[in-house]
Amino acid sequence: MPSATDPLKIGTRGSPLALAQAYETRARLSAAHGLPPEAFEIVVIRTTGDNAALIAADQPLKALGGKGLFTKEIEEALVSGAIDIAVHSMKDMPTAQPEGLLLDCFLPREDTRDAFVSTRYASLTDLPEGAVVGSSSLRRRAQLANRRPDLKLVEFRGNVQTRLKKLEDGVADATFLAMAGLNRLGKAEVARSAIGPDEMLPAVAQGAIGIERRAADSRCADLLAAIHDGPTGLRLAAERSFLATLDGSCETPIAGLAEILDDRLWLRGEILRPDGSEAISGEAHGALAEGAALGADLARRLLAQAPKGFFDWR
Ligand SMILES: NCc1[nH]cc(CCC(=O)O)c1CC(=O)O
Repeated sequence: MPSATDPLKIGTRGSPLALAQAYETRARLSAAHGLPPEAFEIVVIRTTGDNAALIAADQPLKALGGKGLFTKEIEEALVSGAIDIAVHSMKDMPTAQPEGLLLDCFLPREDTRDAFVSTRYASLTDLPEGAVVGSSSLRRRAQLANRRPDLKLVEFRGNVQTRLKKLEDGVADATFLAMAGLNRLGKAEVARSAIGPDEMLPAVAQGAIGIERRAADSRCADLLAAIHDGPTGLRLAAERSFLATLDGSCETPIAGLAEILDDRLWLRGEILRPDGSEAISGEAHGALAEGAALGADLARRLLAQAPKGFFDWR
């Protein structure tokens, strides 16, 4: 068992949201095992994605290195033994982990919806024709362009405070953030309204925290088993299989959400052209334990409907 003199090292990025997620993980671990918080040490790791100079350029993340932008250095620290476990926003995680690492512990999922954020308007439908929306998320941009081709899209990046300041400065009339992030930061009031999945299906794994470890580390396996949330794991299996089969990542115009209904999985998915000119969506139902097959099947079904050239962004 970890102790104050031999603490378990929890690796995380240093952003306010990442830290909140690491503290939540520590609180759950210490409660589940009756250990003092000092038995867990939070180790902040700087990733390429945290490079302020790159991010400030308001470039699409895809241009900055794509997959693994926020995870590479953290996974290296896991492999080297500098940390014992790593806490991640599952939305940002590539669908496959490096050799020797395992991602099979998930905390109970937060709100999966996107939040509509604006100083002037209450909801997406309230936005007048031609309004300016800030977002750097390929998925949100494509969905918005698809639903509301009249809106003007601008790149928008930064933490919650930065984005709110930009709204106040009139850089955009509205933006979108994950409800989960706002809730975890204690900033739920920032959301003017929540956007339901029928209006805009969220990103795969949105609102879920995953904890990664070395596959061979049985001590961590036991410690993490006590805080794993089964239903979240089953839902993510379906969503991430959907994404993996589409060869997507967190920065592709793909949306997916699995829910549990009457003890069965209900998976909805959507793929879009980046400019929003076309969207293909579908759903599938299956047994709780068959998420991986369900996700792959739905992905193949949507791919089969996609005209040639649909995936030019890949
Ligand atoms: N890509 C950034 C990112 N990764 C996870 C979250 C929010 C928390 C979550 O979805 O779990 C966010 C910010 C956002 O989309 O507003």
